[in-house]
Amino acid sequence: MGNGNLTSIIKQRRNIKPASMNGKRIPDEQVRELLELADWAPTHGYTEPWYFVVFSGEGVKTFCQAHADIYKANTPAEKFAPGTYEKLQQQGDLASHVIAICMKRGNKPAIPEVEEIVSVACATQNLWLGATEKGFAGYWGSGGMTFHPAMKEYLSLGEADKVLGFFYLGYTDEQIPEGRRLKPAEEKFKWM
Ligand SMILES: Cc1cc2nc3c(=O)[nH]c(=O)nc-3n(C[C@H](O)[C@H](O)[C@H](O)COP(=O)(O)O)c2cc1C
Repeated sequence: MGNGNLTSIIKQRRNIKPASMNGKRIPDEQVRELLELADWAPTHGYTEPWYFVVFSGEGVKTFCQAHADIYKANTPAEKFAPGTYEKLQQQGDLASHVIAICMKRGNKPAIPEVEEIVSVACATQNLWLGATEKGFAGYWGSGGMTFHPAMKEYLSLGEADKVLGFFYLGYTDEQIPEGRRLKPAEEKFKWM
């Protein structure tokens, strides 16, 4: 890890669960460098629809507590699972930063929503590849209350905006798992 060859960085990038992180903190400055890479994503019409809310330091705990509380407040009592509450509350315990991946709809309604969403996905991939280059562990999670309107409200997003997931960032001491792809190439790439 850490050598700057784009092909190997793309292939080495893995989803590393926050439970596999080791609690060490990444300096905010290095996270800013990742955000700068995110900012170079392609975008239709210069809408630059990515909006990343960065939780750092004590902010990580604050976010995870809020995530758990949003779950509790929006789950009927008969469906509420204490285990899920605790999992959300503790999800960032070993992470360094949590970044809410959001799409902010700009003032160009002619650009279809799907284009704004894929643009944010490109920005997130930029960030993730940059993290891989720096030897950080990254995790894109869309579980918990990601898609609930209450999460949008917590992040002060508008109705047309979207939360696309949470990116957990940290260091790991564990071996990076081998990548695997399940579908054969011919199902995914068609040459004409
Ligand atoms: C939009 C999106 C949402 C994801 N949400 C989750 C998730 O909720 N939980 C999870 O374990 N992984 C999630 N992932 C990560 C994928 O599981 C992971 O990328 C996939 O297993 C392939 O592994 P790799 O990225 O290490 O190659 C998500 C990825 C994307 C792009």
